[in-house]
Amino acid sequence: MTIALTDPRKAEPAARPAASGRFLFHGPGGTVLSQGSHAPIAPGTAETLERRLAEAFRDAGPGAVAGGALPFRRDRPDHLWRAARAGSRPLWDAPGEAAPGPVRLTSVPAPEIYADAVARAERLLRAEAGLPQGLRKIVLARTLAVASPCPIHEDALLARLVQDDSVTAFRVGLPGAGIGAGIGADGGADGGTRALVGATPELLLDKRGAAVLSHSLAGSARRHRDTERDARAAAALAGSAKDRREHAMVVEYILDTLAPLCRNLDCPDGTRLTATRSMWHLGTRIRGRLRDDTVPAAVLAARLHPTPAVCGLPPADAARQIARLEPEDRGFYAGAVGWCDARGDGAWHVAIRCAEICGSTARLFAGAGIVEGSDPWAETHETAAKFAAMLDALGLPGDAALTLAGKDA
Ligand SMILES: C=C(O[C@@H]1C=C(C(=O)O)C=C[C@H]1O)C(=O)O
Repeated sequence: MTIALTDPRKAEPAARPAASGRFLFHGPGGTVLSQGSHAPIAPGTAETLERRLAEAFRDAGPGAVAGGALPFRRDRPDHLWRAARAGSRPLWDAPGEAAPGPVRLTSVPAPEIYADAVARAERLLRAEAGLPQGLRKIVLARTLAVASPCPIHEDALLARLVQDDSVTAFRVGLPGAGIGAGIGADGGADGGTRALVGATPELLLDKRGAAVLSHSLAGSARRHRDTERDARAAAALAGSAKDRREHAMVVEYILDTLAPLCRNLDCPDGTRLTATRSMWHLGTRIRGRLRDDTVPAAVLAARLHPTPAVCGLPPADAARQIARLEPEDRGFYAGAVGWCDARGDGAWHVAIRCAEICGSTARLFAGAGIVEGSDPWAETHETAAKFAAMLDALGLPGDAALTLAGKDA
């Protein structure tokens, strides 16, 4: 299903070149922009990550920082760089439109096919309910393909994304067509082919010394311009037993995974409503103190990934169902993006509310947690609402995905 959009707000295409650096994060935790000479870290999976990071830092200068992306699938290689230093030069003064129109927007798969996959997942969850190792949750995602007549301007996109100060805006260079193509020794321009750009509200793991923090989200509702309607949506989410169940699975999983690594671990604030500009979520901050504070943040993040916020429970079974029910490969969407320094301190975020940008095309991703009792069209509309932040940042109508998903949204 495709629609063509000509946005009346369309202005001149942004004039400046695309964002430089291999990785960039800007959010409540500060700004980290990779700078200076960059060296690729040999790709691999979580099992070898600690060794590969130690090698990368062995001959590095004092300010070196490693960062990049871990893929959704644990059996796929990561994409990481070691940079000479982290800077904080803001890149978001780029004027102009990120995706000058007219733009074509295609839902892949069509909304009704996604709704059908949700219905199939829900039947499976119902059939397994109560079984000791039965499936309890499956997160299903879909994509929106954006085709613009001009190259998508990443700086202009980031300039819009950073306006929401509740999220961490990010840009991470990805392996392009022909991995390694265009990769020079110096990290000015990025090999140029592909990047993951987004603004995530979800912190997988932050580590400073022995202190760790994870801010997990699950359970969602669309926000509304009308304040009363918005407050009603928030109250309904806070009171929803289905969403609380969906959320509790994520918290339980993170506590279970971190517990053996920590001296103490708790959720001091409990579960609360948390908001981005376009979505309400249930969120829980989990804080702990590590037994071994030398384990790098990236290794801890890889240990946690994929949480039931983006995969399901039990994780391996849910991942198998995702491979069966989703037509598109997730790539680095729903993986993790982040950085860490030579001491292992750093921050890793859940790679959601993002798009893979490649020249004049973008692939936007959004998923929703399916549990027993989930309604297929409600989940389809939830994913449509989750596209709004990226669509808006691209200069497109934020409700375009709701339009594509049908008039009852
Ligand atoms: C999977 C996504 O979001 C995740 C799923 C949520 C849910 O199912 O309620 C909420 C926040 C995220 O953990 C996404 O935005 O693509």
